[in-house]
Amino acid sequence: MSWTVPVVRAIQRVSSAGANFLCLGMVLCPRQAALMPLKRAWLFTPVSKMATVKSELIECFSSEEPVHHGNVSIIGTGSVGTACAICILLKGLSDELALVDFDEGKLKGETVDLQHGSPFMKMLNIVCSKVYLVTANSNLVIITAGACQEKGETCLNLVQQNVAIFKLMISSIVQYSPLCKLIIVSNPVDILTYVAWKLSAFPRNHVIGSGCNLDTAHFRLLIGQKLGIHSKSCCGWILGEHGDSSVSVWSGVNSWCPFEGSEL
Ligand SMILES: NC(=O)C1=CN([C@@H]2O[C@H](COP(=O)(O)OP(=O)(O)OC[C@H]3O[C@@H](n4cnc5c(N)ncnc54)[C@H](O)[C@@H]3O)[C@@H](O)[C@H]2O)C=CC1
Ligand SMILES: CC(=O)C(=O)O
Repeated sequence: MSWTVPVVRAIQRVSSAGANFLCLGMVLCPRQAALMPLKRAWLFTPVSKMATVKSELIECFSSEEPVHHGNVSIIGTGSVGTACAICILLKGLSDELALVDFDEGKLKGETVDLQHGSPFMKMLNIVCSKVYLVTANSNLVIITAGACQEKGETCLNLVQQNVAIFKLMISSIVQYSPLCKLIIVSNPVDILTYVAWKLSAFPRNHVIGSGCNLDTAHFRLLIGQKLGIHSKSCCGWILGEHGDSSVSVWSGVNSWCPFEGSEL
């Protein structure tokens, strides 16, 4: 029963954070209704032999050596958050993935979809809640929550709405994972990265914005399409603030042919 591992892991994360587990809003499992609110007695009941065997069977038993990366949380399970989750799961970049969104229906739907992809994933410990407690002891928190641009709107139009969201979000993240690193994706990303740094009071190398990485990827793809080669063989950068004012650095564009080992 695949729900047992996420539930047990969530409890471990939560109890090692010294948090009150009774506050946990939602950890997805078929027995959710029966488990919530969880009784403390349940947490400390010795696990039966049968349960141990079961949880061992739930562990991945493929021949690949597991690589332990720590816990990752994603805030916002919209298009971007879900895409991040899929990449993390496919690459096995986390021991456990926690998802948070204030829209419980969406959160639950996306989590169940991800869990059902578990036969193709390297890791299946996915927990979710609209309460930040579920993110306790994260090593990395990726923030993709917030409003997005409507047609005709610029990134900068989102600033007020998303700063208001960040004020609540960052304090909750810091409360449960005071040593984590943050990756900010929500727009306007460069402003919100600065806001997150200020609100969290984290060291500056703990708060990373996605900046112009996406723009750079678009740029490399388009150059590759023009030249008829793979975008991995094309170097080039988009610099500046992510959004309408970013700049393509044409003087730095070159392409590299990995087979010939030379510049084209
Ligand atoms: N930096 C970059 O390169 C890019 C940034 N973005 C930005 O990423 C953000 C997300 O984009 P999408 O996933 O496409 O949007 P989306 O609308 O699909 O998802 C946003 C999610 O955030 C959730 N949310 C909103 N307020 C919340 C709150 N206070 N607490 C918890 N969850 C909350 C919503 O319920 C929704 O599920 C936007 O700000 C967008 O502009 C999008 C694409 C690229
Ligand atoms: C929305 C946004 O930031 C982008 O697609 O680049």
